[in-house]
Amino acid sequence: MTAPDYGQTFALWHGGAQGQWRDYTRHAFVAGLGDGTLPRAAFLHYLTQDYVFLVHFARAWSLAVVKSETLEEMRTCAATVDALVNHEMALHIGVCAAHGIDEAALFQTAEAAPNLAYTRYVLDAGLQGDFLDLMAALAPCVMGYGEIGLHLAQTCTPDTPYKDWIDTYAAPDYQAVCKSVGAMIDDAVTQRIGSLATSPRAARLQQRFTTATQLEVGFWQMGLDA
Ligand SMILES: Cc1ncc(C[n+]2csc(CCO)c2C)c(N)n1
Repeated sequence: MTAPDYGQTFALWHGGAQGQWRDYTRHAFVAGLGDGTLPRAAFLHYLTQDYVFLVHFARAWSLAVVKSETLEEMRTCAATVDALVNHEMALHIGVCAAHGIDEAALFQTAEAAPNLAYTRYVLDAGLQGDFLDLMAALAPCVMGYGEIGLHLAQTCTPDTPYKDWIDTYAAPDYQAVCKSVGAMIDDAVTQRIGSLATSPRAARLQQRFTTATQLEVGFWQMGLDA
């Protein structure tokens, strides 16, 4: 499976987690979004859980501001926090409101265990480690949805009810986010450890990326099991 071009570091991490990456980006939940067979109840369950996921993800990107070592890193991470809390969640709020779930109810959603596991794993990667540990745990989320969006836009049934969701992640705007986060990670690697391929930290960073990818698989599965 060839990865979209989201930078050198992503290409290495992607290559080091191929089986898990395929399970994530080609999950049955994803196939159901593409061919329109995903039950609406499963999508709504996913979306309400995902709203809470984004709350904690915004906390993780805020931690990335704290762990930044350059103003450029701070700008990218702070912009991601803004995009998450002021824009990305609008899709969730809009779709859920149309089904009678208001924002106060969304915020109160009890987290399912796979959701809790994923976000707290990412936060802990950042608390225990440095900026690179945190980025390795954040990258599957950002880049995986970029790859899924591109793949589904090419293969989906034209009348799938999930076209808005697909278009959000296939859109040039979102693809540009994946590329700019990928470029920031490449620069962060160069500044901190030189070359990833020869660094003693490579194995641990790969483990962070692969574990976060597995947690993404668990998140889709939680949606299907609803
Ligand atoms: C489980 C789960 N994984 C990934 C995303 C996608 N996503 C989460 S935050 C963000 C913006 C940049 O960090 C994007 C695209 C999601 N919504 N839910």
